[in-house]
Amino acid sequence: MFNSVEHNAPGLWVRFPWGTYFTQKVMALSMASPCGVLSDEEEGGMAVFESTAADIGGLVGQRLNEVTLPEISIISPGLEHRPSIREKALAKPGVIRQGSGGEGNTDKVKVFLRIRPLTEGEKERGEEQGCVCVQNEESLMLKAPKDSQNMKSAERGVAQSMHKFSFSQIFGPETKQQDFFESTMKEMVRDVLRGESRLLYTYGVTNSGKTYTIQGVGREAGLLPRALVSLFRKLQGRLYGAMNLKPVLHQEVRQLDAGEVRAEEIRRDALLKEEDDMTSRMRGGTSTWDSGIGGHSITSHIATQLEDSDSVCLEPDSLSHSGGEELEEGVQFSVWVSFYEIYNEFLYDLLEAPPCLQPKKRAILRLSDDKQGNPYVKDLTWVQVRSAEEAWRVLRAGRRNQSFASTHLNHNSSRSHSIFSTRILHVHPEANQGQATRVSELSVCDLAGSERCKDQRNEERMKEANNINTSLHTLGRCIAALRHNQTNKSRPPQVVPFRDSKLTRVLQGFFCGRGRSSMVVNINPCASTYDETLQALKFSAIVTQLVHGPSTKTRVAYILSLLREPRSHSNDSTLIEEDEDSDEDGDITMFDSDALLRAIEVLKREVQRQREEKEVLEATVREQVFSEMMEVISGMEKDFSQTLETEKALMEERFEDKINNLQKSLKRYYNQEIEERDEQIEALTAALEKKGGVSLAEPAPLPLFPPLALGGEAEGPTPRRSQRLASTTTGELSRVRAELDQCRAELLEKTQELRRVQGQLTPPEHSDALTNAADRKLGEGQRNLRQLRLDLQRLGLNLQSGERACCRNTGGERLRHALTTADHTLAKQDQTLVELQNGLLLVKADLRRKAETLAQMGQMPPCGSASATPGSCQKRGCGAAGNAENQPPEKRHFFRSLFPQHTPSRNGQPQTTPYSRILRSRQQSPPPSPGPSGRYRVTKC
Ligand SMILES: Nc1ncnc2c1ncn2[C@@H]1O[C@H](COP(=O)(O)OP(=O)(O)OP(=O)(O)O)[C@@H](O)[C@H]1O
Repeated sequence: MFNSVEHNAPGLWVRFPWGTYFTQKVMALSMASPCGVLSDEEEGGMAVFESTAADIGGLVGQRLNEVTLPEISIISPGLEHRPSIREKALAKPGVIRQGSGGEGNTDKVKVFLRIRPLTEGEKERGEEQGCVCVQNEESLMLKAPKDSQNMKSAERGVAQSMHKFSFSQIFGPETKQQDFFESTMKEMVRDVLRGESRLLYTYGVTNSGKTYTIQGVGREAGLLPRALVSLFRKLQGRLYGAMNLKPVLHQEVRQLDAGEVRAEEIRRDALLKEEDDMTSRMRGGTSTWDSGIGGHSITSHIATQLEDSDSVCLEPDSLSHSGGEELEEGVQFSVWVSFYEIYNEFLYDLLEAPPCLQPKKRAILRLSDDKQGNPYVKDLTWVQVRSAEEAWRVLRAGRRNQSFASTHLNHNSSRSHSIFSTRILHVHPEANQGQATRVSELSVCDLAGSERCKDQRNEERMKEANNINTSLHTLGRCIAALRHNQTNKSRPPQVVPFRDSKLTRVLQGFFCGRGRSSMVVNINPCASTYDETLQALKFSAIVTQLVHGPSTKTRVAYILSLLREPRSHSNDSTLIEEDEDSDEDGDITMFDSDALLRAIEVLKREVQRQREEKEVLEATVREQVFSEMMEVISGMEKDFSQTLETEKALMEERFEDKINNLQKSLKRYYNQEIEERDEQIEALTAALEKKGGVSLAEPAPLPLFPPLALGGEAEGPTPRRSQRLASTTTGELSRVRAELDQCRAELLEKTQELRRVQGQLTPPEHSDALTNAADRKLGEGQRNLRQLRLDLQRLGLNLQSGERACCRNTGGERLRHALTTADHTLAKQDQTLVELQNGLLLVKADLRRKAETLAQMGQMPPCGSASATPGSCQKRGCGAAGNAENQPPEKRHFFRSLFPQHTPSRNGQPQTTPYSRILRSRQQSPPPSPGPSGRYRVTKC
């Protein structure tokens, strides 16, 4: 809940109990409702700022989110303001802060509510009407119908569905026009005749009965005709008949010469005559003429209006006759009327309009200020009227020019704010040439109805609705600012935005103490317009909290006090006493010119004093604001630099981490690469050693890259990069770069070497052919040997059998034959052996040759050291005898068995194979002489 809304374009300073915030949202929100008050949702979210009842007031101080919305929003005047003495003393002309004091409730702005009955059309439509409940003469309860926006908001928990409002007086649908007049305007007429100025304005949603209330229909004359009749009845016999005094400017009177008087008479007669003619001519017709604004044409539905207005009349004794007993003695009254409208923020004189049948652009009137800064409508037509009837005819003439149009809600809707003013000149006829001592005014303003722009289907209607809503919104802002100034007296007064719209500017005087205002709020009971009605009532609730501005009399009393005690201005308390005792009925015109000049001097000094006071105050405030701002700025600066430092450290740490991670990954990657290369080199070295039979006892290859000092290895906290960078010298960088280059060169060299070694390891093509031939021959030799072994075994068997036969002395011839056969066989075998031996020699020679070739190849630098020895071909086992252990065991055994005399057994004993035994036996016996066939002879045992 917030206490107040201050206007300060383009946003608003919203004062909450817990602080003051500048917001544009509130402005936007308040713009959303044409009357300038908050909508239900805003109300739910921000509470109802016009609420003053205790149950809502009790919530002040709680935060919004802690607030549980009461079931009913109670909105009532509730502002029992009785100005303090100090406030009274401080009341200066032009500053609206308080009422005139001492009059209690009479100081409050009167707000009347009128509820119209349902029209025939609405009854036919079956309009729901249970949402408006009059509780008593002053209280009204609104209950949101189920289809309304308000009910939807209430269901969402952001607004109340029931609202209670209080008014000065509530008038139900059955209220008669006469009763309404008696309760509202009758007193105003009396005040005007006493010399006061009064304003009555109607406010409400479109089609709520505003025009009906002011002008009336048929026999039901509205407030204005009744007021005119009442006025002239009171003035009976007291009218100032001459036309030589005319109201001008804000509330000045100008004396006209004879020519001007004649011109005024002609104008008035022409107007009245034209009106009479038009009434007869236009009865039943319609007329169209250019509005003068961008060529838009306005259609006036005059027919209905004229028919009705023509027949508007008062019942014979509807107004009680009151004589002139209340009027000032010896004063006569001259009555002048004007009628103008504010249409789309332009002012048009409704009495200066051209004849309806001659379309012509209407002249736009300008608003000006007089010397005192009071606004007035320049060049406005004022017509002197001598009776209520004449006034009514002038009003009718003006209504022809008024902007009406048919809308979806009202077939004859006012599209402008119209203001009918009656100025009464209080004339002292016995004075020289007649002198108007005072001018009072009664203004009746029929405001156009607020309406939803989106409901308008016509572009022109949309524009009108927009302008109507804007001006009504400005009126709402002015009222809210006035209320703020009245309720927050300890704070500096807000500027009331009267200048923001034409409407508020022309009505300004009535809100600033140069008169009083009363408001009539019109509503219709239809549920279909509930949401708009609620907004209108919320606006009216603010107005009910207003008190009237200081009256003219108070200002006179203030001046009088200054004159009586010129030096008392420096002491407020003295002034207050004077004010309390002063005669409020004092009239400044009682003073002679000397006294007035003195008063002016005093006022000048007072103005000067106040100006100086304000300047000092301004300087102090500026100084305070400056020092506070400097404090705030230095605090912000400090905070900012701290934040900056923290951010910097944070960023550096983050990037340090990133760099470290990167370094680690790089290091891991290069170490892996180095290890792989080293492994490759080792494998190649081992292969070379294996090939060459020489150990390449080289030192372990150095890693291609020296240990990568890329950071991240150091234990403990490392200084920040920025610090390291600061300490890093250019020399270190170049050293690291040189090391890197060296590593690269080494890597290149090693790679080339590897390639070379790989090339060498590939055996030459011709060595393959030699090896293959040797293998083939070896295979042949082995096959022969196997055959030989078989033959020998068979021979041995034969020999054994021969021996056995010899032992048994069985057939010498047969034995001899066997021996001969054996000799042949042995000879053959010897020959085979010789051949085999030759073959082996050839193979050996071949192998040696191969070994030499390999040795030659192995001598190639740089690896042509030990690995290039002939031993490099030992794989085949065909070379050196000293390397016999490399031979397969069965082969060695075979050679030993072949050459027993050269291959003694390990224990020195000759081995006893069948063949050796045979040889031995033959060596012991004389060798048989070869026979004629060259065969050995076999000796007898
Ligand atoms: N108290 C009432 N008794 C009977 N009929 C009424 C009463 N008030 C209004 N009406 C009727 O309601 C209708 C609308 O009234 P009116 O034109 O005065 O509304 P309005 O508020 O001036 O609308 P707008 O703002 O659009 O000009 C008219 O037909 C009028 O006769």
